[in-house]
Amino acid sequence: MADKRFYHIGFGQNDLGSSPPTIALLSGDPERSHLIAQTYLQDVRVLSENRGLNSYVGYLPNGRSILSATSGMGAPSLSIVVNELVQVGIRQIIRIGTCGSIQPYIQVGSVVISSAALCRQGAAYDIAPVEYPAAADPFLTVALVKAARELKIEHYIGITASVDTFYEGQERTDSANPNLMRSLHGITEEYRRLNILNYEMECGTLFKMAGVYKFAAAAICGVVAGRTIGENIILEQRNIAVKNAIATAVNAVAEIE
Ligand SMILES: O=P(O)(O)O[C@H]1O[C@H](CO)[C@@H](O)[C@H]1O
Ligand SMILES: O=c1cc[nH]c(=O)[nH]1
Repeated sequence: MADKRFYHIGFGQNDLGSSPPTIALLSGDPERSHLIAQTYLQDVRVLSENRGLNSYVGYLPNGRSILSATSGMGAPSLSIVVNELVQVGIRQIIRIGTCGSIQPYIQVGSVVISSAALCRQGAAYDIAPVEYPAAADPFLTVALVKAARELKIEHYIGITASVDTFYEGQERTDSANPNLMRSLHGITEEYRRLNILNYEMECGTLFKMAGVYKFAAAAICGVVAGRTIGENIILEQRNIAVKNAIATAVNAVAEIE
């Protein structure tokens, strides 16, 4: 089993070295996983770049071994990666993502730490009943909040809407689809009134998987779109939002047991 190399992530337990990591920082974007490894980890080794699911292992200055891995976009891809990461021994996962804010007071460039998710995701139906809670691990979440406070990064804590599509599911009309279904018209305003903070596409399924598989999961997303203003990604502030999310997560894992 230990010498098994997993088909999608492209590595196995034996590739993780003599002090294998039990914690993973999981990014949607392979460039982000690379940036984390390059900027924050020492003695980094590339584990795999299979299918763009890039994974790196390295050490924090305090000697803690960390995996920086890639989920790809959306819950189906994330579910495959997370299943295989758990099989190689990962027990704590922090998603470092990007998101669109749906509350007027949450500015682009800040970060959202998800306490739970409204999970409108098809992949999650294969894992648990629809009513199954999608809740973040409280200890990892508090560690993220503490780190954001210490770094003085503008942060918000609350419920995230995790959906399967970037365009239709997030009520974007500036897209190739000329027909946004009636059921989706007004959904963002409804979520806003339900005190949901943001849209993204993975953490609902991640949190349900954590409950079922018995690992700990949390999520922090840099805000790259302000959906009370428009539909577009604000490129000028995207890098700062991502940097803020990464710095918070790395500082949090340095303090986690
Ligand atoms: O930046 P990542 O982590 O990919 O997260 C967000 O960005 C993608 C859409 O642009 C989706 O995966 C969404 O959840
Ligand atoms: O608006 C956004 C921005 C990033 N990711 C999303 O899923 N939505």
